[in-house]
Amino acid sequence: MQSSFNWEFLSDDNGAYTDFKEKMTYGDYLQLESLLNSQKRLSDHHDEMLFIVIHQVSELWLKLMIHEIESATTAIKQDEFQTAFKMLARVSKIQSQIIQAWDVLSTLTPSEYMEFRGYLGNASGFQSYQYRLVEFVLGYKTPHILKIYEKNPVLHQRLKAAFEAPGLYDVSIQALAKQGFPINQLVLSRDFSKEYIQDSTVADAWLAVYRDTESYWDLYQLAEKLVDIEDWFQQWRFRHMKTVERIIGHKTGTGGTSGVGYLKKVLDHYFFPELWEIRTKL
Ligand code: HEM
Ligand SMILES: N[C@@H](CC(=O)c1ccccc1NC=O)C(=O)O
Repeated sequence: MQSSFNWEFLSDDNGAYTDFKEKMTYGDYLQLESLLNSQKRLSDHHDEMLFIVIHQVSELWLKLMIHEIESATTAIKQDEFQTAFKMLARVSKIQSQIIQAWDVLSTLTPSEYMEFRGYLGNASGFQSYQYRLVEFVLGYKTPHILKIYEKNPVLHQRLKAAFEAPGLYDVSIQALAKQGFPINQLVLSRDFSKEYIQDSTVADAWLAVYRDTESYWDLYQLAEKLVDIEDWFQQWRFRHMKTVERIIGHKTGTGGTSGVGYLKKVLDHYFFPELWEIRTKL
């Protein structure tokens, strides 16, 4: 049985802790009442439950990813590399979990999906606010995406803050400069809300790190953590694109894009371009 827990009770510091301990239950702590009452099918199709759960699970993992990436970014700014590495390693493990979800979704056939697709209207993963937040905190800034949320001031404000702040890659480049690498001043003082443009001084610095890993062990480890995250991200994008092709073929998307064609184009994007570019030279 669920019980509704009075959360205000937690701020009551008049010696009520024992009472609080006795009242607290598993369901209260995890707020399962709201969590498990949030799977509302619009159709009576059996498989719509799968569709909802996969998305909700993905959104929960995205929430943890954002939490970890933001803290890792702060840690790197403060030269606390070991703290950041632990968080970034966790991000990669989460990404591997989200990718596994495609195996479950692939059990949905085209005819099953078409039976409830109409109920989704114009809704689309394209509107996933947390997915965009992940893109922003990693450093991928696309102004047209921010516009989508203008009608929702709370989401817009949160996204705008991440949009204007230095991303994970920006602070990593700042770490290169702090270690004495001659990074282009225009990159260091750039407007962080603009799309990142590849730079040869950044590529040269990463190249030097990879050529002398012992002298730059922290930066080398950081670089490999970033490559892990980008690698997994691309795998997620690829599995999404292939799963979509398997389920809806080349139909246009509910979000108004060409569908699979659009998702294939997104695969061309790099978060940390220099870290991939230098590999040919090593
Ligand atoms: C039957 C399953 C799915 C289909 C057919 C599908 C289809 C699509 C299509 C066609 C797009 C392009 C935008 C549009 O025009 O709608 C898209 C974008 C997107 N979808 Fe899905 N999707 C599915 C499942 C998922 C799942 C499980 C997630 C996980 C949260 C997800 C997240 C996204 C995201 C984040 C985008 C934006 C990608 C970008 O702009 O880079 N989708 N999806
Ligand atoms: N864009 C999908 C619809 C879709 O997948 C979707 C719809 C509502 C909520 C989440 C979704 N997932 C990812 O795009 C389609 O065109 O069928």
